[in-house]
Amino acid sequence: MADLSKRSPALRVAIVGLGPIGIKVAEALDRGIDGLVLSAVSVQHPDKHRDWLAKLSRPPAILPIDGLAEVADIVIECAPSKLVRSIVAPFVKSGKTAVVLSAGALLENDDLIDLARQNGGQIVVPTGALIGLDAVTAAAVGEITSVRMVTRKPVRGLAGAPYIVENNIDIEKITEPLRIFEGTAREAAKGFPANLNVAVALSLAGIGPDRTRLEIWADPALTRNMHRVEVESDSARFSMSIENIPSENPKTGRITALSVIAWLRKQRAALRVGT
Ligand SMILES: NC(=O)C1=CN([C@@H]2O[C@H](COP(=O)(O)OP(=O)(O)OC[C@H]3O[C@@H](n4cnc5c(N)ncnc54)[C@H](OP(=O)(O)O)[C@@H]3O)[C@@H](O)[C@H]2O)C=CC1
Ligand SMILES: O=C([O-])CC(=O)C(=O)O
Repeated sequence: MADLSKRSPALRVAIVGLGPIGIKVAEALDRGIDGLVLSAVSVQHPDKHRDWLAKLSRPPAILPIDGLAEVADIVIECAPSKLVRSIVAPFVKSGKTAVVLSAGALLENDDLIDLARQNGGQIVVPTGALIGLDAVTAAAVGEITSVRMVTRKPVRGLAGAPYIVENNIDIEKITEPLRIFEGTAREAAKGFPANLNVAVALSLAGIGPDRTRLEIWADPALTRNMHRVEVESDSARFSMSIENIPSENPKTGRITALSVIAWLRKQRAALRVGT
C-alpha cells in the first residue's frame, strides 16, 4: 500500500485560455492526474464558460491573469500570443513554472528566461503539435549542423496570418500547392504568430531561431497540418514527420493538448519515459 505520509501536497495548476487546448487539459485535470489539481482558469469572456466549468467535478475559480500566481504552482498558457508576458512573468518571478504554447512569443520576450533563471522559475515549451523534440535536444548536446522544416497546411490553417495579409497573398484563390514562405524560424514567428509555434519550439530545442530554416506551403488538397523535420548532427541524421488532425480551431492540431496532458502526467509519475 502507498505510504501517504510520503506524498507531497498536490501541485495546483492554472490554465489561461479555454480554446481547444485549454478545454482538453482542464477536462483531463478534472478527471484526475496523479498529484495535480486544477485550481483556477482565466478567460476573456467568463460568461461563455461558466456553465461548462460548473459541470466539472471540482470547478476551478475564474480569475484575472494577475491573480493566478497566488493560487497555482504551474500555469498553462494556451491563449493569444500577446498575453504570454503577463501570464509567464508572475509565475517565474516567484520561482514557479509556466508552460508556454504560444512559443513564438518567447523570441520577443526572451528576458522572461533570464527572469526565470534569476528566481528559480522554469519555462516549459512542450512538444505540442510537433514531434521528436527529445531527439533534437539530445543532438544539441553534441553539434547540430542543420535543422530544416517543411510545413504544409490547408488554406484554412493559414488564413489571417500577418505575412499573408502584408504580402497581399490571396490564399483563397490557390488551386494547387504553393510555397508561400521560406526563411528562418524567427521570421516565421513574426509572420505567422498563431500558426508556426512549432517552428520556434524546434529552434529552441536545437540551433536557435536564426539557424533553423523553414518552408511553408499552402495546399488546398490537404485536411491535416503536416510538418517534416530534417536534422543533421555529429551524433545522428534523422527526419521526422507528423500529420496533425486540426481541432475545432483549424490552426491548432488535436495532439497539442495531449502533449500538455502527457507532460502534466510526468510531474508526479513514478516512471518517466523520454527526455
Ligand atoms: N506550441 C504548439 O505546438 C501549438 C501552439 N498553439 C498556440 O496555442 C494557443 C492557444 O490555442 P487554442 O487552444 O487553439 O486557442 P484559441 O485561440 O482557440 O483560444 C484562445 C483562448 O484564449 C482566451 N483569451 C483571449 N484573450 C484573453 C484574455 N485577455 N485573458 C484570458 N484569456 C483570454 C480566449 O477566451 P474566450 O474563450 O473567453 O474568448 C480563448 O479561450 C495559441 O496561441 C496557438 O497559436 C496552437 C497549436 C500548437
Ligand atoms: O505551430 C502551431 O501553432 C500549430 C501547428 O502548426 C499545428 O497545430 O500543426
